[in-house]
Amino acid sequence: MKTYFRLLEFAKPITPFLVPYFILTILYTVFSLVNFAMLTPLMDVLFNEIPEQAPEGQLYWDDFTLSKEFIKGYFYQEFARIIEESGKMTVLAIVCGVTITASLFANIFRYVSRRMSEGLKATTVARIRAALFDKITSLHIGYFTNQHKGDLMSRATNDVFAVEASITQSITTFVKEPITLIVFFAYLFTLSFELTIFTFLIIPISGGVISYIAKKLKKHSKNAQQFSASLLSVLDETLGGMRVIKAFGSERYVKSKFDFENQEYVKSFRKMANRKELASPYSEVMGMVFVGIILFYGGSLVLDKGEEAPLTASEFITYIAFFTQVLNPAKAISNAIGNVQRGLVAGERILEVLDLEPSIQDQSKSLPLKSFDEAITFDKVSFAYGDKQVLHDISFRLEKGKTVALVGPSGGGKSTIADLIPRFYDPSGGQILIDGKDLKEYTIDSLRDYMGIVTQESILFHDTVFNNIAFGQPDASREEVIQAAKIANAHNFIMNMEDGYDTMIGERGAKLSGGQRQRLSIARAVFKNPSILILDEATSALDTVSEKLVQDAITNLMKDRTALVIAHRLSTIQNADLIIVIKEGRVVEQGTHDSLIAKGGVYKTLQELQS
Ligand SMILES: Nc1ncnc2c1ncn2[C@@H]1O[C@H](COP(=O)(O)OP(=O)(O)OP(=O)(O)O)[C@@H](O)[C@H]1O
Repeated sequence: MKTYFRLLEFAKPITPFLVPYFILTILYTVFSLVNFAMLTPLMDVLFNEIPEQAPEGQLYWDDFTLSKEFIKGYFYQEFARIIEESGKMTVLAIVCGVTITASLFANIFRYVSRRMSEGLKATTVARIRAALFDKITSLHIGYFTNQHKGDLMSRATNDVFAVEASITQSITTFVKEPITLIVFFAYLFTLSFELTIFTFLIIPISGGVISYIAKKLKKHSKNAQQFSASLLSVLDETLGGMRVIKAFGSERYVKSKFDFENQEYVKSFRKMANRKELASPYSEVMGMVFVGIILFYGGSLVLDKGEEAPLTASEFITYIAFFTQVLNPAKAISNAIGNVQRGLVAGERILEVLDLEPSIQDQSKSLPLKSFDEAITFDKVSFAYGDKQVLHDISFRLEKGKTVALVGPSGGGKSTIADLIPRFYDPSGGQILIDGKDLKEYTIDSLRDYMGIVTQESILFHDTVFNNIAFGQPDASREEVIQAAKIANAHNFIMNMEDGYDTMIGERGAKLSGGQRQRLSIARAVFKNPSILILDEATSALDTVSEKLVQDAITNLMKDRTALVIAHRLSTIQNADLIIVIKEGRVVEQGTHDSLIAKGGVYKTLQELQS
């Protein structure tokens, strides 16, 4: 229930919707009622049950309030009068005319109320999606493992659809159908009290059984949704790694992985569907059983007592016609209860994401970083990914305006060190200080404002060249963007593209060469003009010309900045002010190129290996 109400919060403000919706539903119900209410007089007219002479006197206001006899008395009085004046055909025509008009109005009100409810559904779901997107972008980087990515995608798509089809749908069902039920039942009571008491049995019994089935369904639907997340994970991985998959001829391998998940999904889905599909025939049969009982009981009321019968034949037929209509809202309510159960599973999965606390966030006393004047210092920093300790006791100092290079064997922890500076992760031990104060004392946004990051893999977005450089600042000036592209050696190739700076670069920059992608990433960093630069050198080999262009771009970028460079080719960092050799998560040597060569340790060995 808590989940349901939390999801309903997204439908707020709901009152401006509910009041008109309520009124429209009542109007719709009353007008549809008129159709059926006309059945008895229609049949009586056709089968000559109306007295030829109009009854004397007034309407029976005193004896009957709005009861069956009153309505009947009123109609019959009127009909008798009209028959007397203009004949039976006129009454028939009036009954038909009223039926058509009532149906027209009923449908107009229904249409308007449907429009309203669809609008509410759409905005509610849009709000849920927006909240999810906000939350996802606020989570810390460590959260986005491949497993989580597929899972998040599934939650933001499948689960949101499931909530749309159930929870938001239920809001309108739970308002509309009870009204219909109440109005219809009130009318049924005026037709026959005894019979109506009977019908009351149907709703709780069949409703109870259906909700029992729905509860069982809930368990299976959780499984199905999990498998759908795994499917998306495999798909995402495959799309991202298509080049490798093809190059290694591993199509069959990934296909078998996908087939396995796919089959698991089918199994789980079928289990779920089998139960779900059982609900509808079950309620149908239950409904018909009760209609049968009512037919029998009502029929006996008509047949047994002859003249004294509490029901006339035409009333009984009206009753049955009406009763089949009552089943619809009753069925809709029990279906909605079942759907809500299913939607709640999806809703819980959505709320789980919304409830995630980003593990890296500002503290209440965090202040904006106003300037960077001296140095960034690592003081006995350690770090673990979960249980896996990857950094131990790292200490070094990155002076303002200087370049520190991290080198060392793969997997040593260089990228992890770099990730700690913009607080993608926080150290598990020790401290990182900026101008002598812990990074955590500053707001994350202000800290990152001072930093520019160029990653190994150039991350580009499906947008124009301009927007990729002026990332997040669409109103940036064209001159500044061009200036940045020039510094990054990217201007010339951009100008050769079909629409220059307005060229769409394709998903993840697929239309560009590796070197071009890198230079665009560099141009983005130049444009941001950060004081502190974190540069993870690309490992992918470029041809000599391209390499030179990229290297020059990097040299331009680093000019007058404080830089932490993760170097894979030692030739590029010989002039660094400080070279730190990282091995197995520890600092094993540090110094300048010359001093480290002279020392003849790990750095020298690496150097020899590379040359
Ligand atoms: N998200 C992660 N979860 C768990 N372990 C991780 C994660 N990222 C990296 N590691 C592990 O942490 C260790 C250090 O990785 P890191 O990427 O920092 O090394 P690196 O020196 O930058 O390597 P390379 O030169 O190959 O880029 C490795 O053993 C790696 O397997």
